[in-house]
Amino acid sequence: MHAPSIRTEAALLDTLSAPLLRVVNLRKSYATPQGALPVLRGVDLSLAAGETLALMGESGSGKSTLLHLIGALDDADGGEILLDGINVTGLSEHARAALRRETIGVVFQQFNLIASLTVAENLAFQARLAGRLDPQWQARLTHRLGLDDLVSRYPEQLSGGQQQRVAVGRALAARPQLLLADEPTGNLDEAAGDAVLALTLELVAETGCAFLMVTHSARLAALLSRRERLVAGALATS
Ligand SMILES: Nc1ncnc2c1ncn2[C@@H]1O[C@H](COP(=O)(O)OP(=O)(O)OP(=O)(O)O)[C@@H](O)[C@H]1O
Repeated sequence: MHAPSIRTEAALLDTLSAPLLRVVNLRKSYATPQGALPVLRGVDLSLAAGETLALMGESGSGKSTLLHLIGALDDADGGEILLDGINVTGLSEHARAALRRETIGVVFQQFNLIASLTVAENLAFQARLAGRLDPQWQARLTHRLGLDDLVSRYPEQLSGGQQQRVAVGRALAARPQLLLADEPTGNLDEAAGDAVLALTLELVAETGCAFLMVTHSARLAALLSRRERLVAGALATS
């Protein structure tokens, strides 16, 4: 057997120290009746596994747009998004769907649970799609999220806070490398929102995934390890 060359070792070390997510000079405009509206004008961002980042900025500054691009839910006009070494911007729709299933978890402000499925079925949904159904992990998540007595209920029979805890569990049941959340507490009162975020941060730390959360709340942003602000289409550390 040959000893690995210095070049190979260097490449390996590079991979090991590379951030999970790297966004380079990302650009996005929307077509409007008044002409192109440039929203992202060259966004650069790195996020390591285990890091938690709050994305802030004024209403309309492009936070959801950036989150959707990183989540492979929309196309950029230019720049790159590298997720675990894969260039998301260059992927086919088929490959992007696989990435959304297997690598990324998303939690939305509106919960987005499947109304016809029970809590237990909602929790299993994404993990099943990702081919990572793990009954032990799901049971642990159910317990940690305080959902043990609610597994047979349907979403409409839950409070907002309970629904969002199911949404967090559904995303984490698939063991994503990156969890994205777009104002996950925006529809909840302060106590319910704080409880959801505290549980999310505990479980994110336990799984070691990276977490990127859009929020308007400086108070909630302070609970995460880093904060960035979108200003005039680019990021400024705040
Ligand atoms: N599909 C679209 N077509 C045209 N313009 C859009 C579209 N989606 C978003 N925009 C515009 O792009 C800008 C950024 O929107 P985005 O939703 O990303 O902002 P945001 O920072 O998340 O705002 P908020 O904090 O209010 O949720 C806004 O001016 C918005 O009106």
